[in-house]
Amino acid sequence: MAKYLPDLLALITSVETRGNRSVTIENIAYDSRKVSPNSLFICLKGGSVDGHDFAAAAVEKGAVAILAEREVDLPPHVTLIITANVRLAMQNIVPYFFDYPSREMRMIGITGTNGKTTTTYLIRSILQEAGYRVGLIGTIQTMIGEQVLPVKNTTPDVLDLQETLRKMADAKLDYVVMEVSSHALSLGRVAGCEFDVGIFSNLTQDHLDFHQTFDNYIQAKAKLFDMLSQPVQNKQRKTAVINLDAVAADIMLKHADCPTLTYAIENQDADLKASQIDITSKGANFVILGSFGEQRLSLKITGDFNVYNAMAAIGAALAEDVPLATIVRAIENANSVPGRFELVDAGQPFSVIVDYAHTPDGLENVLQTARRFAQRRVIAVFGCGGDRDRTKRPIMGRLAAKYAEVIIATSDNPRSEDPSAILREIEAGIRDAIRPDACYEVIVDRREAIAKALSAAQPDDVVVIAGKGHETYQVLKDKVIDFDDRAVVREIIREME
Ligand SMILES: CC(=O)N[C@H]1[C@@H](OP(=O)(O)OP(=O)(O)OC[C@H]2O[C@@H](n3ccc(=O)[nH]c3=O)[C@H](O)[C@@H]2O)O[C@H](CO)[C@@H](O)[C@@H]1O[C@H](C)C(=O)N[C@@H](C)C(=O)N[C@H](CCC(=O)O)C(=O)O
Ligand SMILES: Nc1ncnc2c1ncn2[C@@H]1O[C@H](COP(=O)(O)OP(=O)(O)OP(=O)(O)O)[C@@H](O)[C@H]1O
Ligand SMILES: N[C@H](CCC[C@H](N)C(=O)O)C(=O)O
Ligand SMILES: [Mg+2]
Repeated sequence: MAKYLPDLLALITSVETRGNRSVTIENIAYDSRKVSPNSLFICLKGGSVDGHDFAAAAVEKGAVAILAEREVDLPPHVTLIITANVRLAMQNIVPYFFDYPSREMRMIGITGTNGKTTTTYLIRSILQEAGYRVGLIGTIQTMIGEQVLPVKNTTPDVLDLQETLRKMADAKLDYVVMEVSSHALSLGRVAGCEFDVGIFSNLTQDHLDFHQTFDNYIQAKAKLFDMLSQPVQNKQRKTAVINLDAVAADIMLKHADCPTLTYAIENQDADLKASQIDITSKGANFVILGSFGEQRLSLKITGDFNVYNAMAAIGAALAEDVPLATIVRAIENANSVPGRFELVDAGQPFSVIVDYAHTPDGLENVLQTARRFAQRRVIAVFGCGGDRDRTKRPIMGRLAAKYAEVIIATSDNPRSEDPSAILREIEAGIRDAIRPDACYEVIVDRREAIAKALSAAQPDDVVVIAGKGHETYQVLKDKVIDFDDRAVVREIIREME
């Protein structure tokens, strides 16, 4: 993978160098702790610290060149490269450094507020059933074939992403299925990724702390389809798979200058349509209509939202010419994704569902689905993350009050914020919408809140614990503690016996 520094410099504009340019770069790092001998260290200004302050530490670990936006003190043997925009420079050199791995595999990227993780898992199941070797990148984990690696972000930054894609290409994978978050599209984390299929699942409120306006959020998502539309060498056959019922579907279609395949439940103009939907606690049955005619499907995952996710996955697979019979076999066998409408059965006489709903739309979908098959009350336990879009808090409070009989507002990941202050914002929404026959409580400690819900539950109630899904930790102001909603439920039920 080693590259000659002048070849990297040729990809950067407005560059000024000091020191020896004739060096060979064997590795690139933007974290001083990951520098190895003969590395190029990239100084990034972050949210909490400035990478420029770690240049000396990087040199100590063997960096021979530093890419920065300003002067930094360096020993004479180290080359300094100054450019106006380090992030932009990094987006140009990193995919080149790793020899553009995305060109060696077929790449399926999905963007949208909700449903990305679920859909990537469904697509992976279908492609594996079709005999392909598949890599997956997303919120829960990275999978290189069967090898599982931990992750920090839904979509990793450009260096980690290209490094992972290189490993996948070297492992001779046929496909990569990846979540493309709006942060990634705004920050250029997916620079150098050449996609074959782009999917748009939906767009509802989230991340306004980062994007400021809903319109900016839409424009960020649309970048996936701009990328898909760029003519590139190895990718001749491309498809944009778009949910026609979603807000801003028309905008995504405008940005998609390539063949499209649309899906919908409501919009009759879609290429793939679902009808006769029957939702139960155990799954979803429906008929899908397409150019192939009609096909009856029986999913092991439930909720209208999973019918949408299934259609997105089917659309992507059809675009890749997977036979319908293979698609049906795989999708009917697909189990629920960890922490997505996951039923926790510890022998209790009521249902417990752990779900990752952390947006208004996600919460509404999961509570509405629980409401549809609950024989008695719906008990909702949820919170909202700290250091994230504050405006969603009262909205989620109102939605919980709309669908649940018992609401327990509690902490999600408070991060640097005061948990009680977050809960006050949620409570304002609950108070607005609470029905006379419903009740609510605010309990800061999540374990206590779950215990309260479980002890209040009676036979045939449905307890929905939302927000953290697969997460196995809780981020508090000064520490990260082990916390897994599913394990906590099992422990409490055992203690109750
Ligand atoms: C706000 C944000 O996006 N932050 C991302 C950012 O971290 P940061 O800016 O805080 O970095 P920093 O800690 O200040 O460090 C600055 C620089 O100094 C370097 N450094 C730092 C310490 C040291 O000892 N040596 C050193 O060299 C760091 O490596 C970095 O290059 O760069 C990190 C590395 O790429 C990311 O992991 C981190 O994501 C954090 C964890 C995060 O929570 N991001 C969220 C908002 C996010 O990106 N979410 C999206 C969407 C999720 C979804 O809806 O699905 C996602 O894709 O995950
Ligand atoms: N198609 C969908 N439409 C609306 N809500 C959905 C959809 N699919 C899943 N959900 C809800 O959103 C939650 C998150 O689902 P999933 O993890 O698949 O989405 P995601 O887009 O990957 O989320 P993130 O942005 O956090 O990575 C689920 O737990 C469920 O409550
Ligand atoms: N990708 C989302 C996940 C939110 C999960 C929720 N548990 C929280 O911590 O807010 C985010 O980073 O905003
Ligand atoms: Mg996800």
